[in-house]
Amino acid sequence: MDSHRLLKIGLFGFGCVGQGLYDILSREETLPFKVERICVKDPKKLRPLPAENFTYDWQQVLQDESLDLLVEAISDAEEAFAIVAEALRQGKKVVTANKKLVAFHLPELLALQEEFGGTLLYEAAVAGGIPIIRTVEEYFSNEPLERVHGILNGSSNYILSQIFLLQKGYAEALKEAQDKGFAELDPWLDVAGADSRHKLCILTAHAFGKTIAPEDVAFFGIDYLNDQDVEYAKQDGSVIKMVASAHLTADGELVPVVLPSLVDASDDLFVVEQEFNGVVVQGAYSGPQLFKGRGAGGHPTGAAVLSDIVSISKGYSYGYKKLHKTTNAPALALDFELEVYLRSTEPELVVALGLTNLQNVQRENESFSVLGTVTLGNLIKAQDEIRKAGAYIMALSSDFVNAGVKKSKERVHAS
Ligand SMILES: NC(=O)C1=CN([C@@H]2O[C@H](COP(=O)(O)OP(=O)(O)OC[C@H]3O[C@@H](n4cnc5c(N)ncnc54)[C@H](OP(=O)(O)O)[C@@H]3O)[C@@H](O)[C@H]2O)C=CC1
Ligand SMILES: N[C@@H](CC=O)C(=O)O
Repeated sequence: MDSHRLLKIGLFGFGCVGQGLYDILSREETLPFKVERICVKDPKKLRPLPAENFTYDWQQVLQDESLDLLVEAISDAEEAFAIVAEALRQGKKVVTANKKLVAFHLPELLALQEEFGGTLLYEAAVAGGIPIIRTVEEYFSNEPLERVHGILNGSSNYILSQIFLLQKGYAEALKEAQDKGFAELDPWLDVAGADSRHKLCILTAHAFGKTIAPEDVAFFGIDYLNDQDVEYAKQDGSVIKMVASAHLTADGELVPVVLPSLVDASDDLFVVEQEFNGVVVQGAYSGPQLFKGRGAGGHPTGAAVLSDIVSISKGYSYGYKKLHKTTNAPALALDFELEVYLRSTEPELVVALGLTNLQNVQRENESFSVLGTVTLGNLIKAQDEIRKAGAYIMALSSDFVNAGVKKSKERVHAS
């Protein structure tokens, strides 16, 4: 691309992220980028820009040869895949913020880039404004990583902060996260842990060189959290954080999981509040490092997209350095053990989870809570049953790596 010319951007989506990017570009007048065309869905929606800026047919944008690069920021992951795949088939440069799209289609997206010579960057798709993909891909390209874990969803972290810091109710806090533009169009993705799972899959590809299908990652969220669980955490001197974690065992097997966890003041993630995300990258030689920043919102996410726009316009593409070094898909460490708290009304879940080292915590009307040890394999198998039962499960600490070999701490409630 000619470095002295104003580069023309075709933008898909003009919601929280699209408008965040547009606003940044409008304020930063010296930047050599201009949003030339915007594709949205609803012709009846009131827009902050004149109607001639918009089109409702994404093919029109893809056919516009005057555009230098494309930014995809729509809320529909399947439609987004259709757009991005077609753009890559045309050899175009594309930036996306859509983690579900990347998590579910990474191998196809890689193949399309290789075959047709286009480029796809997606820094904004993981941890919003934190530059974590490029950090893992570039800075840590040669150092083996032992673990990558953290808080990867801004909405659920915002909700948990409102509950623990301000004693607000779950529904009120979720509504605020939606009003502030942090939540997905379908907020179940945020609160159930699915969005964190998608981000974890992307991180795993860059951190360990392992592509993993989202279906293989057990995920649990805070959608069934209640006052009893919050009280249990408080009595423990902890808060609850939604933790997404992937590490390789000594046998080279992968432990990927998304699980709300008790987190006390000694934990790196304790200080990550509101819509902030925190990612701990643990290098074999450098040790753990916490990267903290805003994980959601128009400006932080728009800033990550902008960084990709600048990089892609200069010819940068991900080298997938670790991915290219590895050929095998990783086996999951199905026997790996985690220590958990389970609250439910269904005693069968204890059997379905194969919980061992059981300790009763509390009984209240129909509901009971227990502590126990569960294998990753059983967590994966029982996850639909747990969701169907409206049960709540969380890890006793965010230190999943050592969870299986540690003995449960004496818990204040344990009887
Ligand atoms: N919000 C955030 O903080 C973050 C969001 N993301 C990701 O960025 C993407 C956009 O999120 P966000 O801006 O919050 O979403 P919004 O719901 O705020 O906006 C979505 C935009 O997509 C448009 N759209 C939806 N479907 C289509 C379609 N089929 N064709 C054309 N346009 C369409 C909508 O059009 P219309 O205006 O007509 O309704 C709207 O402009 C998502 O993938 C999200 O996961 C990533 C990081 C952070
Ligand atoms: N809904 C997401 C937005 C950013 O990815 C979140 O809350 O983290």
